[in-house]
Amino acid sequence: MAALPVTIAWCTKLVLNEIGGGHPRPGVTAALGAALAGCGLLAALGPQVVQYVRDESGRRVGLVAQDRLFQAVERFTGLARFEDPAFLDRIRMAQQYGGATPGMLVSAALGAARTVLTGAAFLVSLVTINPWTAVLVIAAAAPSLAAELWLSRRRAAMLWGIGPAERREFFFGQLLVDVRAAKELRLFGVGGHLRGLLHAQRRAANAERSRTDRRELRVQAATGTIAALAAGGGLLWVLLDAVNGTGGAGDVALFVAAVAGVQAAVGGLVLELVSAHQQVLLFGHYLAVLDAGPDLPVPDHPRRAGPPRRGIELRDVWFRYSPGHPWALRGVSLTIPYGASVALVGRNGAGKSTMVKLLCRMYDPERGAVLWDGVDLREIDPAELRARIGAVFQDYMEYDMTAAENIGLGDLAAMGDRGRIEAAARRAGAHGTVSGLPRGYDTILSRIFADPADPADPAGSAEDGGAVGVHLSGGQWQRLALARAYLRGERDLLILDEPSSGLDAEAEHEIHQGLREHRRGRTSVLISHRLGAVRDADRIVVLDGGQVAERGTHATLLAHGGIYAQLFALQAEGYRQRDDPDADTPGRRLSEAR
Ligand SMILES: Nc1ncnc2c1ncn2[C@@H]1O[C@H](COP(=O)(O)OP(=O)(O)OP(=O)(O)O)[C@@H](O)[C@H]1O
Repeated sequence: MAALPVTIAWCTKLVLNEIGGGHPRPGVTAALGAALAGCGLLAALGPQVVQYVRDESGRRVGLVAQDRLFQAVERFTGLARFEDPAFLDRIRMAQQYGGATPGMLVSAALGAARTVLTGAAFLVSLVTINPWTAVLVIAAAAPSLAAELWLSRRRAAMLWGIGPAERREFFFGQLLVDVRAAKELRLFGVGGHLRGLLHAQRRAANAERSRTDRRELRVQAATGTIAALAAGGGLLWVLLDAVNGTGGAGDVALFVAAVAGVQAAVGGLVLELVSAHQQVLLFGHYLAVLDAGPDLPVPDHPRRAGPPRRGIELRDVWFRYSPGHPWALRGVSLTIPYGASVALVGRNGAGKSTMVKLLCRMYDPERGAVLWDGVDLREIDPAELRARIGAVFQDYMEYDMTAAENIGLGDLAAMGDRGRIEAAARRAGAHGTVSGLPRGYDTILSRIFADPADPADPAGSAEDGGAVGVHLSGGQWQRLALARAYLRGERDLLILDEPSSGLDAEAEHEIHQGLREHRRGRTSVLISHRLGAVRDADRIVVLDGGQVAERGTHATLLAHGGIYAQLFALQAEGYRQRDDPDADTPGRRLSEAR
C-alpha cells in the first residue's frame, strides 16, 4: 500500500512523457494506462483487504495464544499459583494482551515502514535545500523518541501496578450483579457500601492513570518545544538564505512542507514504536505465565502409583499455606490402611480439609512426607495419582452445564455412557430429581446459558419470554457432586469432605447408608461434623489445632472421654429432650471448661 502512491506517480510521469513526446506508442500507452487502472483498483480495494487480513490473523493468533495460555495454566497441577494475587494479575494481563500483541506488532511494523518511506522522501527534499536543516530536524526528533520509549516503560509499569485495584474493582462489580450474592446484599442493604468500595478502586486506578497522563503531557510538551525550536531555527536559516539571494521563495515553501512531512513521519514512527514497545512489555506477562516452571515439581522419571496394598501414610507432616501463614498442620502422622475407612473429625479450622488437599497433592508439605504405599507423593506424577482418587470436596463445584455433564465430568470416559451416569445418580439419590427436570439429564442447570429465543429450551420457556433457567437446591447440587464422585467408581481412594452437610435428615441417612456400602472394603477418608455419620468408621482421627489429638474407634474414643467424647455427647444432647434446664449436661461442662 505504501508503494502505491510512488507507483502511480511514476506511471503518470511515464504516460505523460509518452503522450507529450509526440509519438505515443499505442501498446506502451495502453499498458501504462492499464497499470494505472490496476493501481486505482488496488487503492480502492486495498484498505478493506488489509483490514480483513488483519482481523483474520488477529482471530487466528488470538486462538493459538489463548490455547497456549490455558495449556500452561493446566500445567500448574497444584493450587498455590491460583491463590497468589500477583500471579493471578499476570494471568489476567496475559489473557488481555497475549493474543493481541503479535497482530499489533505486525501492524506497527507495517505502519513504521510506511512512515519511514514517506519521511525519507521528504528528508531527501530537505537535503536538496540545505543538508544542515535535515540534520537539525532529525536531531530534534531523537529526544522525542527516547522520551516516548521511557514513557511507555513507565506506562506498562503503571498498568501492572494498578492490577490489584482493577482486580478488586472487577470483584466488587461482579458481586453487585451476582445472583448468589443478591439475597444478602439486599437484606443487609450493603449494595451502596460495595458500590463505594468499587468506586474507590476505580478512583485509585484513575489517579494512577491521570498521574501517568500528566507526566506524558509534561515530557511531550518539552520534546514538542525542542522540535518546534529546531523547525523555527531551520526556517530562519532558509529565510536568511533567501534574503541573501542564495535561496529562492520556492525553497522556503518546500522547506515548510518538508519539515511538516518529516516531523509528521517521525511522530507517526514514534507512535508505532511506542505502541509496539508497550505491547512487547505487556507481552512479557504472557511469556512469564508460559515459562513459569511447575508449581509441584515432578521428577523426570516419576515412580508409578499402583493400587495401594499397604495404605497411605502421613509422616510428620508440617504444612502452612505460605511462609506468612500460621501452620495448618503441625507434625501430623497417621496411616490410612488399605481397605479401611478413616474418619477425620475436629473443630472448624482444625486442618481436616487441608489434610485432604495434601492427600491429593494439591500442595506439598513443607516438612515430612505423604507416602502412597511407601512412595513419596512428590515422586509420583500428580495426574496419575489423581486418577486413583475419587472425591467430594467441601466446596464442590456447581457447573453451568447439563445434569449429565455435571455428573460425567467425574470421569470423561463415561460422559457418553448414560447407563453409568444414571447408575451414579441413583446411588447418590439424585436420579429422581434429575429425571423430573424438563429435559431430564440433558437439562442445563444454569441461568447463565438459558436461551429465551430457543422454544425447545426449557430454560427459556417463561410466559413473559424471559429466561427462567433451571436451578437446583443446595442439597440437590450436593447429590450431583456425590454422583460425580461415584462415577469414578472403583478408584483406590475415596475422599468425602462433608458430603452430606446440605442434605435433609432422611436424605442424609440414606446417603450414609449408601456410603457405608460403598466404602466397605475400600480405602476411604470421610470428614463430617455429624459424628453419628462416622461412628462406624474403622478409625476415627481427631484433629485439633493442626495436630492429631486422638485416634481410635468410636467405642475407644468415647471411653477415653476426650474431645471426641465431648463433641459426641454435645451432639447427642441436642437430640434429647431436656427436661431440666439446670441439669449438668456435657454441653454445659464443655462451655464451662472453655
Ligand atoms: N487456602 C488457604 N489459604 C490460607 N489459609 C488457609 C487456606 N485454607 C485453609 N486455611 C487455614 O488453614 C487452617 C485449617 O483449615 P481447614 O480448612 O483445613 O480446616 P477444617 O478442619 O477443614 O475446618 P472446617 O471444619 O471449618 O471445614 C485454618 O486456620 C484456615 O484458616
